[in-house]
Amino acid sequence: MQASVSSLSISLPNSTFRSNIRFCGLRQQALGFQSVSQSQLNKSQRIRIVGRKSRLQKRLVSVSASDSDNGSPTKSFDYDLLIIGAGVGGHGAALHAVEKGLKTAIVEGDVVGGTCVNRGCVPSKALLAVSGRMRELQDEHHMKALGLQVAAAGYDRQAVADHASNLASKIRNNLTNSMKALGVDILTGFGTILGPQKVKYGKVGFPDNVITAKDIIIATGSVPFVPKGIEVDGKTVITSDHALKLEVVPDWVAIVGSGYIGLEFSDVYTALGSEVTFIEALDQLMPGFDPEIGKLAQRVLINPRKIDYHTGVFATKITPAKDGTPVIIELTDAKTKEPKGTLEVDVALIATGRAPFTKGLGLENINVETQRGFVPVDERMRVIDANRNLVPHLYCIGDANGKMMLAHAASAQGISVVEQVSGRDHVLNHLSIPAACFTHPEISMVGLTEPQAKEKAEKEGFEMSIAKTSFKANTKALAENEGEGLAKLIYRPDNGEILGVHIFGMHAADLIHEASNAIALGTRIQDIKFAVHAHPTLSEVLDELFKSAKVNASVTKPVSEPVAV
Ligand SMILES: Cc1cc2nc3c(=O)[nH]c(=O)nc-3n(C[C@H](O)[C@H](O)[C@H](O)COP(=O)(O)OP(=O)(O)OC[C@H]3O[C@@H](n4cnc5c(N)ncnc54)[C@H](O)[C@@H]3O)c2cc1C
Ligand SMILES: NC(=O)c1ccc[n+]([C@@H]2O[C@H](COP(=O)([O-])OP(=O)(O)OC[C@H]3O[C@@H](n4cnc5c(N)ncnc54)[C@H](O)[C@@H]3O)[C@@H](O)[C@H]2O)c1
Repeated sequence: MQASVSSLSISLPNSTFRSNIRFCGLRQQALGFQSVSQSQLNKSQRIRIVGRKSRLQKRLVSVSASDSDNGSPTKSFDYDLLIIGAGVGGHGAALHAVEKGLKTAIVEGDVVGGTCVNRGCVPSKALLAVSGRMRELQDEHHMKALGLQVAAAGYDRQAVADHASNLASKIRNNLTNSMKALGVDILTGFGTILGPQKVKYGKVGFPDNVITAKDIIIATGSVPFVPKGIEVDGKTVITSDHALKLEVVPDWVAIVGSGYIGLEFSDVYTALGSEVTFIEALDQLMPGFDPEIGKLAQRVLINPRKIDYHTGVFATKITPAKDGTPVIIELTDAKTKEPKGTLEVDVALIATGRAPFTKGLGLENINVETQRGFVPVDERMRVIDANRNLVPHLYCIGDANGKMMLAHAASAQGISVVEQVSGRDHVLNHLSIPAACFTHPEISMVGLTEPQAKEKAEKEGFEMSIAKTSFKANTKALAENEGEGLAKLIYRPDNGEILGVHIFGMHAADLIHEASNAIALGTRIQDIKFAVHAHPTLSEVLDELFKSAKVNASVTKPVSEPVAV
């Protein structure tokens, strides 16, 4: 059976089961306290001061569907490859392993799909699809400019919540079916490493199963990180796990952390009518982005919306709402550690990063010490033990190694490991992995930010240049009345190497792939600038960007022979 597998998309050429699955591409009950007077106060009145199977047990394997042969295991092992964790990383590795003819099993302690499908990319992008439309329908000025008249836009909170949960179930079923169809054994239970090439798995109340595999991949992912002092009750002090259920659209929500999760939820909440207050520990909002793009994003995504913010402060204590009192947030200056006042809000969303899920994995049985919970790995995702030696036949991919906490990065790392265990050396270039924040408009990036590129240029002694193009000069963007946007190219003028590309604007998340593929394939600007783009399309923003770069190197790729059309 043939299966074409790309990082996060699969096509099964089986006439009875054809599935083309894309995973990333990516909820009002009144709160009790809202009936009390606090909820009737306006925002300014409520800020007080601010500042893991034995051979005998093979029959017991929970799912071992087989309309496809999943290889024969290497002599003396139950499996060639055992993956612990069936998130997108584990799933990507499993599909590629089957394509490589490896007898593969995947152990999952909860539900297939992991964070991305159940509590991450998928439901959040469903909510963002709604917020994007709401935003557009509510933008009278934009509608008028297109000559459209629209009556007041409204939404049904439960129907929006259902859209997100239905999408998650659909993608979860697709993922499960794709593995079953290829004959991957899905073993249900929590996996623990017992020793080299040996894992036990089981459910509470049932005897453990022990299985052996030639190679093992840890793909156990992450969970929300909640700083000390913050009490999460799941109703008024919540993490993204809760927020994605959209059980409430609060009047006023404080979002702690202005990274990806914070920003995306600010887009959802403000489109649905909430007021947002960001609490960010660093001196600027969106500190992870290229500073210039961050500034532009602030001008478009923050300033004109019902959003205010406190930067340079930690939320050091958060107490959930109770008996009529609101959520109380104590702020502390990040530098002086002096108290900076208190905020009283309806809901606090904690978006302060993710913690690796490596507890109970049995790493101590193989002399591996985690670093802040993350599994230490080298550039080939090989696990490093406490004595700085590589643990043979053990790899860790995805959020659990903390290299790049993105779904497609987890999957790409899984594919890279499978290439290695099936005999081909492979090192993934993380600088070619794109990232995107699905706000309206979107932000996307690949490679280095300007400060990072500057630092590298100084260290390695090369010149660095920048080219920019505006969406305002793009016909398609203007036709859509979406001219607000910028694309920025950071490059080496001496050899045309692309160091980084950052895009803010309509469909930025789709546009970034021309740049990320160019970096991955080592394509230089002097070559890519001759590639032809359809007109009028948003992709011409990148065409213009590459054409505007001043490169002092000649074309490196041979011009192809003329072909009669
Ligand atoms: C709100 C939100 C939105 C996001 N949006 C995006 C996005 O748009 N794009 C993007 O690229 N990324 C996004 N991410 C990040 C993305 O979800 C993660 O990077 C990705 O899910 C990591 O995949 P993984 O396979 O490493 O881990 P996970 O998806 O976390 O999967 C790990 C799996 O392992 C299982 N497991 C753990 N321990 C064991 C054990 N001992 N035995 C058996 N099973 C175990 C878990 O139950 C889980 O199913 C988002 C995250 C969040 C929280
Ligand atoms: N579109 C996407 O690809 C997408 C969407 C959502 C999440 N994700 C992934 O999920 C991961 C987690 O996202 P995230 O937004 O939670 O983390 P993040 O690391 O992107 O941002 C966390 C922010 O919280 C701030 N912070 C930390 N502790 C704080 C405190 N006590 N008080 C105030 N501010 C504090 C940090 O300075 C930082 O700006 C990210 O690594 C991201 O890659 C990706």
